[in-house]
Amino acid sequence: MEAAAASSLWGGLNSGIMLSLLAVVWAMLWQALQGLQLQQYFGRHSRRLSRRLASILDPDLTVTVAEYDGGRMRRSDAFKEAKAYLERATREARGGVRHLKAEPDKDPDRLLLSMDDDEEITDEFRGATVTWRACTAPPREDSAPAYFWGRAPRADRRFYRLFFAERHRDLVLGDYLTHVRREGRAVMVKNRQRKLFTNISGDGSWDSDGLWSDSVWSHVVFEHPKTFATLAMDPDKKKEVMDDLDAFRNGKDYYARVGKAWKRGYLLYGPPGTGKSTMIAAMANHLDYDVYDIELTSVRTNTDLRKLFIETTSKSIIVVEDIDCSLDLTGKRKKKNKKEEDGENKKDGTTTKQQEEDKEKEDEKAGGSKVTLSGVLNFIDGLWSACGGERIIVFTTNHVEKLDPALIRRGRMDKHIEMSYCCVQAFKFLAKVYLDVDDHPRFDAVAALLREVDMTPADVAENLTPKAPGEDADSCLAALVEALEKAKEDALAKKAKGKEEAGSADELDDEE
Ligand SMILES: Nc1ncnc2c1ncn2[C@@H]1O[C@H](COP(=O)(O)OP(=O)(O)OP(=O)(O)O)[C@@H](O)[C@H]1O
Ligand SMILES: [Mg+2]
Repeated sequence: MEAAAASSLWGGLNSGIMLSLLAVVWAMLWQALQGLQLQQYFGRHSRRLSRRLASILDPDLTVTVAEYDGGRMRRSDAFKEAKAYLERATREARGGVRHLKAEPDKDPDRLLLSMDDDEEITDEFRGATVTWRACTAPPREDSAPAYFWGRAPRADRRFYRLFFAERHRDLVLGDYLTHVRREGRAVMVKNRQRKLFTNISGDGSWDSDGLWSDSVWSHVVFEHPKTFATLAMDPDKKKEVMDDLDAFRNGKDYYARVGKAWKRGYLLYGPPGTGKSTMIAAMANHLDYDVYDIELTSVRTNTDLRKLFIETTSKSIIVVEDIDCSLDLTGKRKKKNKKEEDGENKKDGTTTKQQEEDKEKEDEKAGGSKVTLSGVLNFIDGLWSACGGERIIVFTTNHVEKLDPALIRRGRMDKHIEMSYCCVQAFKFLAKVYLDVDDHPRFDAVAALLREVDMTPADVAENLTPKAPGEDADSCLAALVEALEKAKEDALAKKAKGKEEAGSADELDDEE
């Protein structure tokens, strides 16, 4: 009995040793096969074998939805849609997620919950059960170093992985993924919080997901209260602008049919305080679009300007305020005109390469922006401007006459809107908004003065704003009348002084 047990133990030991020996021999053989074609043959077979083994052990198929596509140029739409879809699924407690991530919500009293990293959520679709997992991975080694001259670290790569059974392959890859994208988009529209972007701190910022993003834009929530309902301007003109905006928003098919990029340029011009910036806020609120406010003097090169454009999203208004002050866009044109006067006959709207290079060199020496007129023209209607669609570009200026005609021609700036001094109608509108009065004995005096003197809506609005607890409509209107009378006196004094100076200049000429 003992002998039998010993022999079986010995046999077991022997077979163990045999197996180990076999493994060592196989490893040696494998080494020996290295460099030979045979290894490829065995490699192929072993890979096929391991795939079969894996499909037995792990029968699920997967789809990965990564956060960034195209070399981190921009965030993938599919990822954003999947994220929105899964946030809703988490909220509705389908799949019972145990570890959640909380972020500030649009509603200040609530938190937006989504599944934490490595968490899973199950979903049902037409009888198929699928599982989503939130995953992160460290940045790729071939991307920029984690810390680069004091810039914040590169964020981990985030992705969602969808697991499903082989038998649901067609359903999941077809209808289910379409369903996720559509539903995700609907959730995004519902939860949309409009943003105001700026390019001033263009070295990246923390994004709405609490992660570092090296986008050229940084943003805050856009919360400007101005709407067309509180913007004082000629009612017909206001209606025309609103109709134009509506036609643009609903014009996707029209733009496709006539073969134009789905974008529209507006030029707002007029003296300071006439409501140009206010109009942009009203436009954004009317259309429910984001606003990208470009500080052109902070853009170093034309390439940077293009990058800014590429990173804007659709349904947005791209604004360049005070375009005449931002850059010397007219400088090259002036040079060219001079040359034309000297007999050079060049095609309108072009500048020579040499002129462009000279200007860039001058600017480089001065350490300023190297954005040129052609860079801005390209930004408005070059090939890149068509990417994405549904964008409005707005330029504002106090001096429309200073702008290069090429910059504001129709097709680039399609609609020119003049914002002017306060007219009687605009005053009555402001009185209703600020003081809630439709009529008042002082209205006639104000109207008569407004016909004689220029005052901006900003100044009228300021006078109509009660500044102390006891002030009412009457005292505010009295203050406005006083301010208008003062403005009239100042204007008359200025005119008289101008005449005096002109007279003495004439006398000097006569003496000469
Ligand atoms: N047409 C208007 N209707 C209602 N409010 C106005 C209007 N115009 C100006 N205001 C008020 O005056 C203030 C200044 O206006 P805004 O900043 O829009 O002027 P602007 O034309 O952009 O001036 P600038 O050329 O100096 O940039 C705003 O806060 C706004 O409340
Ligand atoms: Mg302004």
